[in-house]
Amino acid sequence: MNCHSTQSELEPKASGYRILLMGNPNVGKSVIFSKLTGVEVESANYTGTTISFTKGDWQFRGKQGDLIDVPGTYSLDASSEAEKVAIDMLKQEAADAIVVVLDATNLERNLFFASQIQHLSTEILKKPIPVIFALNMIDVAKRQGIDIDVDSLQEYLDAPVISTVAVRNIGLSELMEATIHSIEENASFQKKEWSKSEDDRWIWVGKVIREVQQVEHRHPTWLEKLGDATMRPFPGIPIAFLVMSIALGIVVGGGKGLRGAILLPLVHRVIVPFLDRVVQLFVTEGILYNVLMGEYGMLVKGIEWPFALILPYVLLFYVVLSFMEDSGYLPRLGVLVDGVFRKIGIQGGNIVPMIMGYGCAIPAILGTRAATTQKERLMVASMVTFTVPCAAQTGAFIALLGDHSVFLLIAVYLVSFIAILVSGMMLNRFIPGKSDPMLLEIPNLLLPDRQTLIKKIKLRVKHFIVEAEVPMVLGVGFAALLAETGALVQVGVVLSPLVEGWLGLPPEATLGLILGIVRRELAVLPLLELGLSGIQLFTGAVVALFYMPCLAVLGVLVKEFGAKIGLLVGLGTTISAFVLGGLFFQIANIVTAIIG
Ligand SMILES: Nc1nc2c(ncn2[C@@H]2O[C@H](COP(=O)(O)OP(=O)(O)OP(=O)(O)O)[C@@H](O)[C@H]2O)c(=O)[nH]1
Ligand SMILES: [Mg+2]
Repeated sequence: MNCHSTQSELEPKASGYRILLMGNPNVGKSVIFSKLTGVEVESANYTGTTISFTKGDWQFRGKQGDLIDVPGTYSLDASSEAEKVAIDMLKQEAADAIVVVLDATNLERNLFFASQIQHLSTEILKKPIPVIFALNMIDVAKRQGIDIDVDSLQEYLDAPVISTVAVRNIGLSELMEATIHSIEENASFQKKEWSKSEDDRWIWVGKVIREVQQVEHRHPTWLEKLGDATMRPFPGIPIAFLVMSIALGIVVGGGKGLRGAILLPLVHRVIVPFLDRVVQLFVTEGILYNVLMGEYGMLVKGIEWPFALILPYVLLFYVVLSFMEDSGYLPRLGVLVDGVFRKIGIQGGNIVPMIMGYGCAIPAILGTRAATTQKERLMVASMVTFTVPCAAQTGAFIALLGDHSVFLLIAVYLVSFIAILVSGMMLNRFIPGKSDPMLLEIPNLLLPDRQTLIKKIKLRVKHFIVEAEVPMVLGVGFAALLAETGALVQVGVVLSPLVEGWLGLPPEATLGLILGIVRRELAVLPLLELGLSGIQLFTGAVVALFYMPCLAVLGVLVKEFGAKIGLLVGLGTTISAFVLGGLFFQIANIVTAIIG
């Protein structure tokens, strides 16, 4: 059994040895955790991927226990939510050993944390806990010409040091062996004294680095050169445009191809006829048959929309996002946009949760825990909920607008982008508190490991299928029921001043507003086959862009920030949707009247 929790209260361990996995951010803890427990957790090449702890079970050569993936921390003084979780873990003294993961390409900073842990584990905790070090990413270190004398490091750290390449499973058996050995030898546990003072610690770090590390001076590799280039305005900004264009091409072009060439024919020619034959064995007409197999039937649109229209874009979006994450490109984008972001009161590093929001708002909102102030967390979470379309919405927009005109599609994203800036500036004024400078750590630019990448994409698509596709199928079923029983017409009459009068949409669009409560992208899909004009399409898209966040997103907002904030954000976005959509329609109407 494994659990993913947002609290830092640990349940007592069942049996075996409990091991804490700790270290600086972005050193490979989550990859090690996944390899040792088989539990899939998010890992990415930027800091702050793991924001709460995850527990998983390990088994190794007849021994067993649990392993806890702790969020990365720079030090042991709690300055962000994630760091507090890590410190809590330690203080609970429930572990039998601590495995500290060190990044071999960044040894100096990692050693500072190592000495803090050693100090704590031997002098502060009532019962000293053995500490084992994994010197990870030695493949990258080697490429950078960094050579580390492991034996000597072992002496300085007064604990076993095992070299590892986590993504390739190198050294992990040795790591487990050393850990179990240390736990079982704990009886004769005697360690040297570790200094309390921060200054002493830095002096010690300096000395160790001089003794154990040799850096061969050599020409930078092409990846290092590229890594630096991406952060300078020139050629960084052109590169960013190129990257974004390629990303868009893959998602939009690839998704359209996948949809048109494979998925739509599959749904229309194979799946739906097959389901129809099965259903016809039981019912052949009446409300039940129509709810299942009618034009908007649960087994017709309920299959076509989520699987043939949305899934291809979600899949390709995650391919692109995962690649950008694991290559370490995202934080570099953060450096480029830092200037613009600072003007609206947030740090460039927050670009990472914002971009994650283009996948799904939930991980993005959770990702804001890495932000150092509550104000900034709230700002980023609200902006993501309000303005950033998720991958499923993108799929729906492409389906709605892409065939009509690419310009409409681009215009919707432009509106979203402007809304990000404007809402950022407004939130910055109205939310009390301040935003602190955030340490934006730039990871090495890496060629992502293929296996890790594939696993991650699979995990995300699986999540999407479970969490989004099922509600979508059910939502369509519910809508079909409303339509078949005539209830929809009645709701339509009530909402007619809003839908027809203010927004200029046909009464059928009411269905989108009802379905959109469950999932935001469903607000778009009912508009697909209504034969709308360009202006109506765009109005519908603007309403859907800002419409009520998905129920699951609201749930996360409430959990993270409380009911009041959740309600405020939900209401704010819904009202903006109607105001902005209606304004657009009314103005466009007047303009066309004047021109034509
Ligand atoms: N080349 C190489 N890449 C690695 C190695 N270990 C991890 N990575 C990559 O490094 C990045 C960071 O790994 P994570 O496991 O997310 O790091 P973490 O320590 O859990 O990070 P936080 O959760 O942010 O504290 C990912 O992109 C991994 O694929 C390694 O030994 N070699
Ligand atoms: Mg992690």
